Amino acid sequence: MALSLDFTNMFLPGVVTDAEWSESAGRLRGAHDAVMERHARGELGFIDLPEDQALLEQTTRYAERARGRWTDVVVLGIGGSALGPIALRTALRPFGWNGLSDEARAGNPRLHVLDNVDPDTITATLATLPLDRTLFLVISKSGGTAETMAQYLLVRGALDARFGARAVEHLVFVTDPAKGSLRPIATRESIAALDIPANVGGRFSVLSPVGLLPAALIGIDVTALLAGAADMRRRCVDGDLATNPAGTFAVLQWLAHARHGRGIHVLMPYADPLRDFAAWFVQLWAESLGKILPDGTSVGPTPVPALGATDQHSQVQLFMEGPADKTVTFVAVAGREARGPIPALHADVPDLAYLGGHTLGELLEIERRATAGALAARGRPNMTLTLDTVDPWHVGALIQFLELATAYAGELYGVNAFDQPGVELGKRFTYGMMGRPGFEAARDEFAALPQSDASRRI
Ligand SMILES: O=P(O)(O)OC[C@H]1O[C@H](O)[C@H](O)[C@@H](O)[C@@H]1O
Repeated sequence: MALSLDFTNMFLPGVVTDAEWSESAGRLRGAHDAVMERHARGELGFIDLPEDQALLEQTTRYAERARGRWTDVVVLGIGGSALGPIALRTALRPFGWNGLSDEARAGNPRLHVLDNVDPDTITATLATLPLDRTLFLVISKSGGTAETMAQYLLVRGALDARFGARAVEHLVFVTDPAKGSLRPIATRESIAALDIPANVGGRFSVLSPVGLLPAALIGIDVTALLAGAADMRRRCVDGDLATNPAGTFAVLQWLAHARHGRGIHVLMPYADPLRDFAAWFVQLWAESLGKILPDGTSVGPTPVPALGATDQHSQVQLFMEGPADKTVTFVAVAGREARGPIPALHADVPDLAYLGGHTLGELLEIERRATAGALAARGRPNMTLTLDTVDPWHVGALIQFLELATAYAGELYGVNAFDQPGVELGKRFTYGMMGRPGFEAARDEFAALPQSDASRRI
């Protein structure tokens, strides 16, 4: 099986019980039906992305036309408009854009993702780019996010100064088909623009042109990415706990949390290419599930990113002996046992000699199994997702798996997984303080808050 989930270590004494598991079959069926009803009403467009040929063609056509023209592609975006492109780049163009020789990049451009408004990073990035060979992708579902708009204004200023009327050739927008500020600018100035379907939310958008366009531009096979996602979608086509992997993951995480207080959900790939998937998953799980219920109760799991084997020397101590409030999901990659043969040197030094004749791939996988076993021995629940290999097909399947699991988990927690009202207040305060018209009340509300007290500063 291309992507499998081993959840044996969730059934430990004091964690998920067989009785809870059998009772959950009806619960998953209910969650699945609720998700599919919303989908049938035209919501949750992420479910359709794996089979959206029109968007795929829009993307590949643009990438084909751009081939050979650019040495550097820069994504301007934040949150869901940046984490997906970063995760795809790390997974499928591993070792970082700057670690690949020109030869290994096979003529594909380097991909930079700004993902913030730190003045030092942006100034340094813009200063080092060959502007005449650089394409900027302005990615924003809402077409109005302050950070992305600020990045755009900076870049636009530099492009206008350098290229005048031809500045627009260095820009492509990826945004909502109708809403937001970017769309009218694109229409007015004939800037290329690709669509994020209206019913696809930012953190569920990686399989739309948000992730597909940057990926296609750096030579990733986006058709295979969607094919892997479509396969996972088919595996999750009904709400049967015995066959639906995303449903199984969601139910187990929810049971561990709601019934056994394990609300911290660690995602720990044992593969460098998948390290940024953990950050992408953090936004998906946190922003979707951390909510207030109608009765006023706050709910939601806390996702934590980790990396094996690196975090065995950091966070694993806490996972083993800290509060029993966590689940750990390992992500393993099969078939790497022969990679990285370790030379048999220093036969007289026991601390080194036993490693000789093994491989790095073997060591990494054995360390993962040892950590999973050690956690289980201490009653700490864990599961393992195994990918046959890290390629576009498997990465697509992994994306769809975690997105569907999030949709199911939303139903299990009783929250709407597709909004994020909690981030609005901070945004309104920002707009107020930045002097955006219409946000004077927010500016005043912020000013009336208890301000920094000199006696409580050192
Ligand atoms: O893609 P955009 O509309 O610019 O949104 C970027 C980000 O903005 C907000 O902070 C939302 O909470 C995120 O879910 C979103 O990913």
